[in-house]
Amino acid sequence: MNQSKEQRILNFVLQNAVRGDPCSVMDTIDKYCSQKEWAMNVGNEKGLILDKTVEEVNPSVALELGTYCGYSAVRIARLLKAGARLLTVEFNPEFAAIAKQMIEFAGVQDKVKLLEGPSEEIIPQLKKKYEVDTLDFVFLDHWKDRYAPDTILLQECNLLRKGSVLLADNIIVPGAPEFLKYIRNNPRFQCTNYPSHLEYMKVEDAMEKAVFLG
Ligand SMILES: CCNc1ncnc2c1ncn2[C@@H]1O[C@H](/C=C/CNC(=O)c2cc(-c3ccc(F)cc3)cc(O)c2O)[C@@H](O)[C@H]1O
Ligand SMILES: [Mg+2]
Repeated sequence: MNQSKEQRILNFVLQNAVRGDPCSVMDTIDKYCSQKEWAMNVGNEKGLILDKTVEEVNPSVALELGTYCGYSAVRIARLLKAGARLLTVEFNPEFAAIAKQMIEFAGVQDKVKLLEGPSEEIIPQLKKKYEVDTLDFVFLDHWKDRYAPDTILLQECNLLRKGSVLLADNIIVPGAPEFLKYIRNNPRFQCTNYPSHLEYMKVEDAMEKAVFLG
């Protein structure tokens, strides 16, 4: 049975990146996806916005919605302080298996917990089953029509506190219009837009940061 694109990306990393070196894993994925096969990793340009936001927040507990191949999980985890952790949610078993191997190869597995299942089921379990009090940082990069409902669900589950930071990918392409409408008209969020480009392309894209005001 021929391989999936995601399997080809993982194999390229296993054969070309340096084990235990997160930057080498990120660079190798970026090399493959810019030169051989495009894939929906956040990439290096928007990745720098992600880095700066994670460094600014310096989260103890971070959540990612939409692990895919694990590129942004590696990117976020490499910046976490000792004892901090990233919970990343992925409901496609094939992608979850690939991401798990990617995270382990990068050597960040002690900081990352990959939760396999749909976000709408996992989010209500975070407090009791995964011992989360509140989330310091949330990276939204899953189905774009789920950004708004999941942001509402995070609030309903009391997972946000004053100062919690949400960062959403793909505000322009593919776009998340319902999320933008929701978050920018909501007095409980302070929003900032970060213009950038679609990963590996000259197409415009943007990220949106939303700070929960409590
Ligand atoms: C059902 C909602 N809950 C979910 N719970 C857990 N995991 C979920 C969920 N949704 C989606 N996922 C997973 O997240 C990932 C989905 C990401 C969706 N992302 C995109 O569609 C996307 C698409 C593009 C893009 C841009 C331009 C194009 F021409 C074509 C594609 C660029 C991006 O950066 C993207 O993030 C997959 O791994 C999927 O299995
Ligand atoms: Mg994306």
